[in-house]
Amino acid sequence: MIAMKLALIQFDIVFGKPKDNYSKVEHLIEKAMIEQPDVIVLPEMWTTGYDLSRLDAIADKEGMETKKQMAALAHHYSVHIVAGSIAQQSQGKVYNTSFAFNREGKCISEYQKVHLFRLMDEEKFLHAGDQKEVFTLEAMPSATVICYDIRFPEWIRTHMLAGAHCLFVPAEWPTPRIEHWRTLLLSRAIENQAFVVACNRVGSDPKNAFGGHSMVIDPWGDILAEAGDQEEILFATIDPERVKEIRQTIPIYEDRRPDLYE
Ligand SMILES: O=C(O)CCC(=O)C(=O)O
Repeated sequence: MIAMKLALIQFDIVFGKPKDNYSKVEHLIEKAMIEQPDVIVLPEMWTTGYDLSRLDAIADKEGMETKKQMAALAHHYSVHIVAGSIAQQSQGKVYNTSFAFNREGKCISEYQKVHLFRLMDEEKFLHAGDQKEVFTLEAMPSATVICYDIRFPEWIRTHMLAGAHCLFVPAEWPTPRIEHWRTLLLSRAIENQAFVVACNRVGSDPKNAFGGHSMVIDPWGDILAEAGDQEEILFATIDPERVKEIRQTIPIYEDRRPDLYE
């Protein structure tokens, strides 16, 4: 498998204004493409931010608008896009949904956030998903979980046991707990011997300030790239072979004792 160049677009989301965010993201992807990445990664709920009480009006119906824009950009630039997540209206419910697109613009993954974050009232406005998905990006088996999901190592492990080597994490993680974010991401990379590619937003909304520090971590736990707390496009190149190397060095998947804890 050949190396893959990633571009994580860490930006400030315009509160409750999908149109503004679609144009902002289109412009930022155009900017990122100057460096010719293989994969673009976006943050959580990037079309609306946490304007939860207005989701009935502004959530994307069946994700149609987002899928249309992302598919067109992926195809136009011949780039994979892990399109963060958006508020998706489906059959009278709203989910926090992540889509991924391949270079042909085909949607290859759909994941709905499983753990809803009560501290930010998610459970009052959103429905939780209950499915995991492993998809192939170039030749790299990958999975996406969203923000608060990283506090649940048992959930992440199920993706690894299903074959994932790379975990994408779109987020809107607030500044006061940014050290939790960093530590949890490092732990998920080390304990699963997987790449962790985590894209957070910056800026603020009426209730929270968001801390950035998007990160790319390798399966040994080395930080390959880390952003600051301002808007930034973070680039990193990963070598998918590194996963096999680390998993052979310390064979945790062979040494597990599921007879004791599953
Ligand atoms: O777990 C945390 O501290 C932050 C989670 C969060 O902001 C979210 O899931 O949207």
